[in-house]
Amino acid sequence: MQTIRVSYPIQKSVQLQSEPCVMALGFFDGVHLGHQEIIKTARAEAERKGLKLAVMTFSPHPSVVIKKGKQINEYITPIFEKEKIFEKLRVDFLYVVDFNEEVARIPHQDFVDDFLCGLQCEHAVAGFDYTYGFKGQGTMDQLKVDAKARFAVTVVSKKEKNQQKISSTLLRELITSGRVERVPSYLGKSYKIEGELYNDGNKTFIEVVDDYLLPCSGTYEVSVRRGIFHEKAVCEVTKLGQKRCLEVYGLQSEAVFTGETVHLQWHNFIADPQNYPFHVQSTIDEFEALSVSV
Ligand SMILES: Cc1cc2nc3c(=O)[nH]c(=O)nc-3n(C[C@H](O)[C@H](O)[C@H](O)COP(=O)(O)O)c2cc1C
Ligand SMILES: Nc1ncnc2c1ncn2[C@@H]1O[C@H](COP(=O)(O)OP(=O)(O)O)[C@@H](O)[C@H]1O
Repeated sequence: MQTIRVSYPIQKSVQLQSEPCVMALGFFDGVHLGHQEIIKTARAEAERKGLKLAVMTFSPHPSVVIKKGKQINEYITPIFEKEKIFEKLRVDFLYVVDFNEEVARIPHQDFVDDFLCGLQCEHAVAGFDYTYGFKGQGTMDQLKVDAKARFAVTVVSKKEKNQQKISSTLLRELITSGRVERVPSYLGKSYKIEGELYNDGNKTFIEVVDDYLLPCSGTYEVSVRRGIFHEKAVCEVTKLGQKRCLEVYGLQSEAVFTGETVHLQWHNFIADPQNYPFHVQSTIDEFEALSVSV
């Protein structure tokens, strides 16, 4: 898979590198089960038509630039993590558009002409609620109009679980409120982050790489994979202002090497910072009912 940064106007070199493709559209934070459906659908079309499979995403999240509603600057899957997942899903081209104020002002028709047709999109695939262009005025119905018969459009219908739209918003709420045990039913697996281990001679910590979203303060049952070792452990999350600290207990195997790369999977909430073994929230059903759903 090739990852290609795209700016506006699109660089000539990027246009020359492009190949006729089926293009999946979206931000794709988490690459959850709904997102996977988009990629699977696009993959099937690419195979059927003998085209490359491309994904077009943005960096940073448009909310950071548009400054409307909650700004998303911590991710379930930072861009390097998305790259690994898309690679596994057999994506050929990952286009990462530098989202800035100028891009935010592009009218929907121009976005289609410049970014989709400009990168040889022959078939666009996105979910029912995908929007694009200035003020998000481009919808999936509009995309069919803006395509002007130059490419086909497939709209993927809403994928739900427990009567909820599977969404990165829901996953963010589950993670940041510590309900990590509920994540696999929407993500398809436990929430996982990458970091580096270090030991101050007494305690072992994980320093997270990049801009990961972290669970709220508390103690969690986790598993830690480093090299050939894969073991259960306990992780205590504390946040002091902006500073995030992850202390790990119970690693059995061998000495801990400072700087060693680790993957930490979040399985269960054990206790809050006061050692209280329950969530502050009521039941998860009530909690999920409160979540934003479309
Ligand atoms: C070229 C382009 C311009 C956009 N301009 C705006 C905008 O002016 N206002 C807005 O609210 N969203 C704008 N968006 C954002 C999208 O409509 C959409 O909200 C965004 O991709 C995030 O999707 P999500 O909220 O489903 O994660 C733009 C998107 C694109 C691709
Ligand atoms: N549950 C879902 N069912 C169908 N399509 C979805 C679902 N969630 C997201 N999509 C689609 O996946 C792409 C990426 O969406 P994005 O806005 O990044 O996800 P989310 O809505 O989870 O924040 C878009 O084309 C969107 O319409």
